[in-house]
Amino acid sequence: MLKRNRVLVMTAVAAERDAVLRGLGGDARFDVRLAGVGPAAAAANTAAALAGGEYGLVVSAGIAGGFGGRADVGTLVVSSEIVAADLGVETPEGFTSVDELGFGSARVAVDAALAEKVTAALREAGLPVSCGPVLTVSTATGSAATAAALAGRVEGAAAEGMEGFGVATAARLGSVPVIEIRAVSNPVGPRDRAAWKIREALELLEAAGPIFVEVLE
Ligand SMILES: O=C(O)c1cccc(C(=O)CC[C@H]2O[C@@H](n3cnc4c(=O)[nH]cnc43)[C@H](O)[C@@H]2O)c1
Repeated sequence: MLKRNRVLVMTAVAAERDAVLRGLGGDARFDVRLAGVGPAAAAANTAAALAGGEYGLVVSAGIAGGFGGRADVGTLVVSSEIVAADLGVETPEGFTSVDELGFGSARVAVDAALAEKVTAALREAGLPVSCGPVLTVSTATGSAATAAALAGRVEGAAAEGMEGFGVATAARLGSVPVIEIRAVSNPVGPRDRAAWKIREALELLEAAGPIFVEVLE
């Protein structure tokens, strides 16, 4: 288990929180809190939660869009890094990230050893999982053109959510390691909300809970 053995899990909405809580089976070492939707709410709520306790790990968890060929609907994604994919400027030549502009970084590193360990344990448990960059966007992608642009911007982009970078920024400022775990409910691309497999994704998030607890033992 981690040095400071409490884990803070942040989810955007209550349905995700409840799925995570069911999966963790009442393990008292985990605090599961609402981040709200989007990176700003997530950063503010994570910072507030971190101020109220000593944590050894922060987890951003929830459902997500999956990039074609990288993360299918009905699979889990563990972050290899957390990337604010739309944080930058648009120029006539295309998108320029804050990293390229010299205004800080749109990327937060995760604990690579932990990400590999969690991925391996989930796979060992028979759950479909991949490990790759998880993107954070303020506007959920709704077209094939944006999906292609994001995939071109971040090599190996696996999934897209709306809170990870906010959660990760608060964790980084608090010097606490961070990881993101997402269950893919829909493809990143043309919006078809009626087709989102939310129930299945929440069940997968729940199924990941016991394995996550095991890994942190
Ligand atoms: O309507 C419901 O029952 C319901 C239950 C659980 C979650 C939701 C959400 O709408 C969660 C929003 C949350 O999900 C992430 N997400 C999911 N797909 C995408 C996507 O394609 N692009 C970006 N974000 C996505 C995101 O983190 C949202 O905050 C509804």
